[in-house]
Amino acid sequence: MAARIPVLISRNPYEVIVGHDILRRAGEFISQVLPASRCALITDSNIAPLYAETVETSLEAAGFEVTTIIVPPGEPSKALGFIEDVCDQMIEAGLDRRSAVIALGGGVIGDLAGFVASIFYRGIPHVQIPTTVVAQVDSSLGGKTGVNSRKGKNLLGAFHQPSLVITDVNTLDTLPKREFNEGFGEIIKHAAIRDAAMLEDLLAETSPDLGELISRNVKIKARIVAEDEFERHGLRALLNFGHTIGHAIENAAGYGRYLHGEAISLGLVAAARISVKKADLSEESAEKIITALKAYNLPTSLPADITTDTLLAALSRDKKFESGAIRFVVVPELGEAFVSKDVTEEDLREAIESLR
Ligand SMILES: NC(=O)c1ccc[n+]([C@@H]2O[C@H](COP(=O)([O-])OP(=O)(O)OC[C@H]3O[C@@H](n4cnc5c(N)ncnc54)[C@H](O)[C@@H]3O)[C@@H](O)[C@H]2O)c1
Ligand SMILES: O=C(O)C(=O)C[C@@H](O)[C@H](O)[C@H](O)COP(=O)(O)O
Ligand SMILES: [Zn+2]
Repeated sequence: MAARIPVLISRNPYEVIVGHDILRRAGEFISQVLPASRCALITDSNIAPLYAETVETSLEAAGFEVTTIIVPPGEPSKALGFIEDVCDQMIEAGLDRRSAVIALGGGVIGDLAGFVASIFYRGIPHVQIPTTVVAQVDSSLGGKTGVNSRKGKNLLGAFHQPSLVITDVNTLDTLPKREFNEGFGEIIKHAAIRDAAMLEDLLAETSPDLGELISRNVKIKARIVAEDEFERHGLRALLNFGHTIGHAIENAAGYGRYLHGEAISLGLVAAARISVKKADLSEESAEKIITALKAYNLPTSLPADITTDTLLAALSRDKKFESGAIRFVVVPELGEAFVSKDVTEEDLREAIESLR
């Protein structure tokens, strides 16, 4: 049985369908929310040989005419040049304003394809079919789409909600261990800001039920996004816990050296320590976050070649800076979070140094 989790955005609510072996039903599900039309199935060259044919066959059976577009795998593909290439291929294939985009892949494909959908002929609908833990628990819902700039992570993009998310847990069977583990960076983030019991569960069990874990995380994110779709009221910003320093690491290390969840792991360690200093988080609670990250083999220390000064320079381009002041997410106790304006450059420097 598939679970259907609503994302109750006021203008256009949609569902996240989470189930086992549901990829072959993609066409059926999509035809319930979008008219059969031309569509671009955007994926990467690792995922295409594994899953593209199943989705193509299912879409065609539901009356869609499919053009499959394949980009190279990995973070470097989240760049403006690839957006233009993909759009050119869609124009050449004759897609029009009634067409749709289907994103089949991890967060890189989801963010890139979602952004393509947001700008193609000034915006067409899209559906997310996430195939990594990161994408299934986080990036496929919420409508943040975009690419990296040389200057900083995710600096170019648009809010563009999907019409549907189809999450087939079985696609995780082919995910390499490193890519599987990185997803727990985002899960541990969700636990730290909203679900202390989930952190205890993660610390207690080594092989959690994936379907249940994914649904639990989707519900956490869906509630936040429904209340603060455009990150205007401070609530959605909490999903950025660990991301200020994490994003700076991705940029300073060179996109792709760290997987997103790995960089977020480092950011979470630093943010947990800043929370101890600035928000009275207990040392014991901070240690729980760090222990959970280590249990999934996520990095908790930084190599010397990524210097503190380079990181602080990258950090100054974070989207959460307002009028030159950093807004930094801290956790006062597990399961709760708030945005602090009291975190200084010295606090950031000290937390980065603590990662050495
Ligand atoms: N929009 C959001 O709200 C949001 C949230 C979290 C992360 N993100 C973004 O997501 C990106 C990271 O996503 P990711 O971690 O999924 O990385 P990714 O998309 O690069 O996927 C990781 C690797 O796994 C491969 N892969 C994907 N699915 C597979 C499968 N089922 N079997 C075998 N191989 C598979 C990919 O080809 C890639 O090599 C970052 O750019 C991050 O900024 C966005
Ligand atoms: O959906 C959100 O909001 C998030 O912050 C989720 C994050 O895990 C994700 O990495 C997001 O892309 C970061 O957002 P950004 O606005 O800092 O780029
Ligand atoms: Zn993230």
